[in-house]
Amino acid sequence: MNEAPAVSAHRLSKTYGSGENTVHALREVSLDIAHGSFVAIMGPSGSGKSTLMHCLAGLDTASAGEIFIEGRLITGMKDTELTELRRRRVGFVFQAFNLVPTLNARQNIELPFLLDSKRPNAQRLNEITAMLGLQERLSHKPHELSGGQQQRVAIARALVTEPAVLFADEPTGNLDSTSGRSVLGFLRSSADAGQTIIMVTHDPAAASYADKVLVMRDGSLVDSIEHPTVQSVTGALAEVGA
Ligand SMILES: Nc1ncnc2c1ncn2[C@@H]1O[C@H](COP(=O)(O)OP(=O)(O)OP(=O)(O)O)[C@@H](O)[C@H]1O
Repeated sequence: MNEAPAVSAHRLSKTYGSGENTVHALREVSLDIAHGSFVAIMGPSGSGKSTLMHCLAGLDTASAGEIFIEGRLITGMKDTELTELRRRRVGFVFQAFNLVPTLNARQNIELPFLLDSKRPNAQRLNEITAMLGLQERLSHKPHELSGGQQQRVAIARALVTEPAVLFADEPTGNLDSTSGRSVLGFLRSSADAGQTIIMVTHDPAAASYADKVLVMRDGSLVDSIEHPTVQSVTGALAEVGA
């Protein structure tokens, strides 16, 4: 059993630009996210949520500080090693869907397995596509799907691989409330089964599915809410002007 947290950051900073135009997107952020926990990151627009997620997931480089995934230091890791770690241990649901236009929905969902010459667990794939209402759309190419359906394909692709750590940026942002609730319920049960989930959201109802909410303001973590409820999250967001 790996005793290290699933994800850690130590005094993580990220600046964009230079001189008068410098933007401090992250200011010495430190955090530990335990294995099997479901954490929501919230805060006003521009507070650094997406930047934090991209850095933690190894998709963007920090200006200073350290990041560990399952105890392995990823800041300064060689590209090939980082790519390997991401492919084997980490999943993403991000706003840019990155579906392959020439593959149909099923092939897009199965793509991570094809890259590893493995077969997906058929039962899990059926369960996930049913939950997301995609069963009738599996033979469709991305251009034959609506924006919301494309997002659901991207979610299915990330969930079917059962990554140890899943990063999700507004995963329910474009979903109707019923599919949104099923996705959140699924993320909740995945965390209960040991997966680590880190999600950015603006929605207090979505955040109430998490074990903990981290609140950002102006590049810093300013609050942490255990066992969040819609009410406690709404109150904390009002405090930071979100
Ligand atoms: N590529 C970039 N170049 C310059 N500044 C950037 C860049 N990306 C982000 N920023 C700035 O960094 C800050 C944090 O942005 P970030 O996207 O992380 O915020 P956010 O909390 O995710 O916002 P939102 O809720 O609106 O998505 C903002 O001031 C933003 O303008």
